[in-house]
Amino acid sequence: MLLLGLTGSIATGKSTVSSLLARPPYSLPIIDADLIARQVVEPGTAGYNAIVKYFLPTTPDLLHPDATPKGPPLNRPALGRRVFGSGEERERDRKVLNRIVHPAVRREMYKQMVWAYLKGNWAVVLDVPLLFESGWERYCGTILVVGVTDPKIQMQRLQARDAHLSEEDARNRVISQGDVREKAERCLRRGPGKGVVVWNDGGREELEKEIRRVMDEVRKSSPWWWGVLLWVMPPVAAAVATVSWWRMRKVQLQWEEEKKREKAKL
Ligand SMILES: CC(C)(COP(=O)(O)OP(=O)(O)OC[C@H]1O[C@@H](n2cnc3c(N)ncnc32)[C@H](O)[C@@H]1O)[C@@H](O)C(=O)NCCC(=O)NCCS
Ligand SMILES: Nc1ncnc2c1ncn2[C@@H]1O[C@H](COP(=O)(O)OP(=O)(O)OP(=O)(O)O)[C@@H](O)[C@H]1O
Repeated sequence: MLLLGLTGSIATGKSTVSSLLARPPYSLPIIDADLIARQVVEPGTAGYNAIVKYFLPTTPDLLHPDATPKGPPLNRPALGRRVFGSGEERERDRKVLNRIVHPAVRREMYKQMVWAYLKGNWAVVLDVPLLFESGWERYCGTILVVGVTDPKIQMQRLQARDAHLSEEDARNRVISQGDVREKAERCLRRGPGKGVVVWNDGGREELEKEIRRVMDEVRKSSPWWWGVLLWVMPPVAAAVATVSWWRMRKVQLQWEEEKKREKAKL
């Protein structure tokens, strides 16, 4: 089974693309890291308790005024204001939040991947906004980056969708996720069929056409008979996954080394 990583930056169109991939002719199962990240911090969970313990003393509006039977839910925009944007304090708080949320998200994702494999899917989409930052890149046979070349379009779409965000909130969120053009470049380094980029500056019809194009490319490097072979022979699937992991890890380390050298030159 192919692990198809789907990533991009905020409001570039990942969810729009994942809903297209979930429908025919693709009909792929979607593992949505953002959705899981919400579930693992619902009132009563260990994640919720850890967040309240660390953030409540310094964030008076951390909890929603309307309580559920298990307690008041998190006020997500308030927590977002603590962790998104640049500056030492925000970066430190973001790390703390990530350390609470990410391990719980990872456990749930493993469970859903095994389930998708047992059901005989040829591929599963891992919708992970922070795919490169979290190290999940090396587990994915193919990565699909959804980008927009014009950051103005990104800001407009974000504010149109999330009307509660001020311009500053929206800008901080865009900044927190890094430049999507760099993610696209990094993705293409993986080679044909292993890294594909969908540019989503145009309308929805253009997006659908782009998806057809990149999925044809992915299908060429992972034909149907290959999926069947891996499903009926789990040891072969494990060996192939290990080789792919090792190759993609090499690409990842090379990229990180290059970036370090570039930074050192400045
Ligand atoms: C800070 C929180 C509560 C804000 O919630 P809110 O509902 O207002 O925003 P939402 O979750 O929709 O996120 C908005 C955008 O920011 C991105 N984002 C979320 N967390 C982070 C992060 N730690 N660093 C950078 N970008 C992030 C999301 O992927 C999304 O594209 C929430 O984003 C959160 O719990 N983040 C930490 C968990 C995480 O890393 N999730 C990403 C997938 S695992
Ligand atoms: N090609 C398009 N034309 C017009 N609007 C679009 C297009 N693609 C996406 N949108 C709209 O832009 C907004 C952001 O798209 P979407 O929610 O898919 O992005 P996302 O990358 O999943 O965002 P996030 O990172 O915040 O979860 C949505 O309101 C969506 O309907």
